[in-house]
This record gives sequence, C-alpha cells and structure tokens, in this order.
Amino acid sequence: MPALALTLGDPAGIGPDITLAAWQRREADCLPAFFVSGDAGTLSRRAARLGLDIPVRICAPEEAAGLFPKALPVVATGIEATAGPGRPDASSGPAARVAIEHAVSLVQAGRASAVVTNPIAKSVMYEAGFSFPGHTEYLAHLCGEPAPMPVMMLWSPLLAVVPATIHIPLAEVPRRLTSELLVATTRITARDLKERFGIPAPRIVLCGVNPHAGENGTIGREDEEIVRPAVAMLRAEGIDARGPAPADTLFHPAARQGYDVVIGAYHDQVLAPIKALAFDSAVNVTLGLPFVRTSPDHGTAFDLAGTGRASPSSLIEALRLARRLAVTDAARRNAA
Ligand SMILES: NC(=O)C1=CN([C@@H]2O[C@H](COP(=O)(O)OP(=O)(O)OC[C@H]3O[C@@H](n4cnc5c(N)ncnc54)[C@H](O)[C@@H]3O)[C@@H](O)[C@H]2O)C=CC1
Ligand SMILES: NCC(=O)COP(=O)(O)O
Repeated sequence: MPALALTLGDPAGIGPDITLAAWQRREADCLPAFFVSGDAGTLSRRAARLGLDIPVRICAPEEAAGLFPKALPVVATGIEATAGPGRPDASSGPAARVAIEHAVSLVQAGRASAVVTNPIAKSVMYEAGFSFPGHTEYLAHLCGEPAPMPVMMLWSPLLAVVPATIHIPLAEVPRRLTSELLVATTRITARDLKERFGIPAPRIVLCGVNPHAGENGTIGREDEEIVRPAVAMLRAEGIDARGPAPADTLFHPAARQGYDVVIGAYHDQVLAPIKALAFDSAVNVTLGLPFVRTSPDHGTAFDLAGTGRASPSSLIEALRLARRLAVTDAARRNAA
C-alpha cells in the first residue's frame, strides 16, 4: 500500500515534535510508513532544536515507503513555514492549510493510503482567513460537491464517542441539535462502525442533554422532544440505538460494557470523558468521508513545542488506526 500522508499541522505547535518522535519509534512500534505533507525546513529546524539526528528527505510520495526506514520522508508543498515553536502566528495559516489540501489530493489520486493530520490551532487558522470550523468540515469540503456529511468520532479501546454538534458555542447547542442531525449522525456512525471497524451490529447510545436526561421532561424538554424521537426513528430502521441516557452515569466501567459508541449532544459532553480515560491512546477519526482520516486527540500544545516533552502516543495510535482502516477500505473496494 502507499505510505500514509501526515500533514504538518501548525508549525508552532507540537506537530513537528511528535512527528519526529514517532519516526524515531518506527521500528520499535512497527509503524506503517508515512511521509509528511508540508515544509521540510520546519522539521529539520525542530530536529536540530531538540538535538535529534534525524535525516529529513524530500521525495515523491511513491518513494516514501522505501525511504522511511532510513529517513523522514517529506513530500514538499512548496510553502515554507516560519513560525517558531510556541510562537503561533497567522502567517503559518497557508502552510498548514496547503499541507491538508496536498495530502487530500494525494490520497484521492491513490498516491497515499490515508490522511493523518497534525493539530492546527483553530483561532490561528481563523485569523489567517480559514473559514471552516476545523479539519473535519474542511476535509468534507475538499471531497467536492456534493460534500459528504463528516462525523467526528474519538475512538479508543476503552470508549468511542461522537459529538453531534462540534465547534459551536454552547449557547447555540439547543438550537442546532435536532432529531434530524442526530439521526443523520448516527446512521453514518453505524455504517462506518460496521464497514470500517468490523462491528456487525453497533450498539449506540444517544446521550441525554439535560441532567438525568431531563427526568421525563421535568428538567428541560430537549430529551423528550429531540433525542427520544431520534432514537425511535433509528430503531425503526433497524439500528440498535438507545437513549436518551443520562450523561453522568454513562461512562463508568460497567456502563461502558453496554455499548460500542456514545453520540453526545455537544463537544465537551463526550470529549471530556474520553480524554480523561484515554488521553494517550484516543484517536480522532472522521467518519463519512470517501477516504480515511485520523488525527491525534490532542491539540497544538504550544506550551510544549520544542521542549521534547510532547508525547507521540496519540499520533502513533492515529497512524496505526489509519493503516488498519485503509487496509479494510482497500479490501472492501477489491471485493466490490
Ligand atoms: N485536531 C486538531 O487539529 C486539534 C486542534 N486543537 C487546537 O489546539 C489548540 C490548543 O488547544 P488546547 O485546548 O490547549 O489543547 P491541547 O491538547 O493542545 O493541550 C491541552 C493540555 O494537554 C497537554 N498536551 C497536549 N498534547 C500533549 C502531548 N502530545 N503530550 C503531552 N502533553 C500534551 C498540553 O501541554 C496542555 O497542557 C487550540 O487552538 C485548538 O483549536 C485541539 C484539539 C484538536
Ligand atoms: N476537539 C477536537 C478538535 O478540535 C479536532 O477538530 P478537527 O480539526 O479534527 O475538526
């Protein structure tokens, strides 16, 4: 299979650090071959700052797998990044954005097997004119018209969660959370868990919105008027959906045995539990796309960039999961 395309991310963040650290662990951790889509200079400078003797080599995507054992392959985008570690700056926006576009075009052309993204800082990207909430929506846009509906899933062996609404203010959640959104999100989740993750009949819990899932409508109406009808619609389609389930009792060990994924109403409701349980091993996966995209679960961690203290664990899991899902997708395509 072609190598994985790993984007540069925000050059001022820990993306370069964890990329270098993951490459160093390629043999010990049996990592699939990857190349960086981005600016080789940023990686060479970060390696020098960290005192790492890592050869960084510009190559074509087809050469990456062969080079990988000896050097960190970079497929250059031609856009240099100048921001130093821990010093984010909107001038990096184009380098980070073009790295994503380049990686997507390579996977679409069959020259990379999946896209793995390093973190970008949303506020820095917005300042640079980026008009999408994050990678998730931008990747769907890059698929062309009609754009698929992307679904964000944070996955780990301990817990998998999907926020139905993503990067919006909390005050907007009650307006943007609809039964239709929950149904569409759950359908895509059910399909991808089955086809890509090999779970034949995924057990899916829809989280309540209000305390105690609204106590039969006495503490807020959203659970009865939005979540419960969505569950009924999904069950009528044969999807094993349950809920609304109170969020406060959904994440303890015994409760987690009863489902494969939780659909949450909003970002922090479900990302906080998975990051508490599995910060080092959880992976962000975009469901619903025609290609595989994974990412570490964490952000740019500007406080750690260039210090040597950033853990590459979540990125390593993201690379592994991307490879696994790409192999599954290829097998499905060959069988079709
Ligand atoms: N996929 C992506 O592109 C993501 C981007 N972000 C962006 O990251 C920026 C910073 O977000 P924060 O909320 O501060 O979250 P963060 O994940 O960057 O940092 C939170 C805390 O965790 C620590 N941390 C993060 N990654 C670590 C690692 N690999 N090893 C050791 N410690 C680590 C940091 O030092 C910090 O104390 C935001 O602008 C946000 O937009 C956040 C999440 C995902
Ligand atoms: N909190 C998750 C996150 O920010 C990842 O967003 P995306 O860039 O993968 O869309």
